Amino acid sequence: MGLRVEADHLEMAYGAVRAADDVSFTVEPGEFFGLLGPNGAGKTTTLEMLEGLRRPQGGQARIDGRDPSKREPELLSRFGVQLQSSAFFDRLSAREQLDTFGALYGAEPGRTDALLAEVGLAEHAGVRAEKLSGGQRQRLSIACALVHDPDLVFLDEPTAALDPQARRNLWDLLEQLNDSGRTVVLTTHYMEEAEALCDRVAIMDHGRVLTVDTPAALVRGLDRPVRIGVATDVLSAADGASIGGVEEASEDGDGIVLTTRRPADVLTELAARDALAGLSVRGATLEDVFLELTGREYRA
Ligand SMILES: Nc1ncnc2c1ncn2[C@@H]1O[C@H](COP(=O)(O)OP(=O)(O)OP(=O)(O)O)[C@@H](O)[C@H]1O
Repeated sequence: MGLRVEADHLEMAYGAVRAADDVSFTVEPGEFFGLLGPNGAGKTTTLEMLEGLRRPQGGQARIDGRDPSKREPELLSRFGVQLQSSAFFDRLSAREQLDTFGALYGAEPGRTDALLAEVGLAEHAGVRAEKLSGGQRQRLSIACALVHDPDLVFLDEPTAALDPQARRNLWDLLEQLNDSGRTVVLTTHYMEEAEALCDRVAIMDHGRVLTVDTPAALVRGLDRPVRIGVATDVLSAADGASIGGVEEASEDGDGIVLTTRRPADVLTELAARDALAGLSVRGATLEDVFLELTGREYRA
C-alpha cells in the first residue's frame, strides 16, 4: 500500500515562463505530501508531470520507479487523479457518476455505496452533480479518483473556492484517505491547510522548489520568538519584562504580549504568578517561512 513518487529535476517552460524549474523531491509511500505556493507558482504543472498528463521538457517523473507518461495500464490502475468538478457527466446523479467512472476504469462493481459513504455522500447518492454544493462536488470528484481503490491519489487544490467550514470538513476526509495507507499528494495555496494536513511540504514560488520539510521543522528552523499574550488585569508590561526569558513585553489593544524563545519557562512563571487569564500562544507559521525565503509577504 502507498506508492513512492519522485520529481527528478523536472523542467517545463511556456515561452519565457519557467513553470517548473529544476523541481526535485521524493514522496515516500504512505506520506501526505503538499505542494504549497501562491497562484502561478508551478504547482499544477508539477502535479500534471507527476500524473503523467504532461511530459516534462527535462528531468523525469517516477511513480514506483516507473515513468507515468508511458500510461502503462498496470501503473495507471494504481493511482487516482482528482478531476475538476466540471468534468462530471451531464445530468447524472452522484451514484451514476461513480458507476460510470467505475465502469471506465474497469473497477470492481458494487463499491459505489461504500465509496459514497466513505466521502460522506451516502445521503446524496440520487442528487445530480450540478445540484450538489461546492463541498459535495469536491467530495464526489475525490470519490471518482478512488473508484479503482488506488494506493496513491493526486489532488489539485481540493478545497479551493470552499468556505472555511466546508474546507475543514473536507480535511477530515483527506486525512482518512491517508490514514487508510494511501500516499496523498495535493497542491494548495492555503498555508494553514498544508500545516494541518501534510507530513511534509514543498514550498514553491516562480517554478522553483524553495524548500522541502515537515511544517514543524520549517517553522523551528526560523528561530523566531513565540508571542505569549495574557490579559492586562493579571500582569503589567513591566512585570512581564521582569520574567526570565522574556525578550520584550508590550501592551497591545487586547492585552500584554511577551516575546520569548523560552516559552516553557515563561509559561511556568506565569502559572506560578496565577497570570494565565486570557492566555494565547502564537508561534511562527509557514507564512513566516515564506517571508524568510522570498522576502515577500505570502499572498495566495
Ligand atoms: N498551458 C499553459 N500555457 C502557458 N502558460 C502556462 C500554461 N500553464 C501554466 N502556465 C503558466 O505557468 C506558470 C505556472 O502555472 P501553474 O498553473 O502550474 O501554477 P499553480 O501554482 O498551479 O497556480 P494556480 O494555483 O494558479 O493554478 C504560470 O505563470 C502560468 O501562467
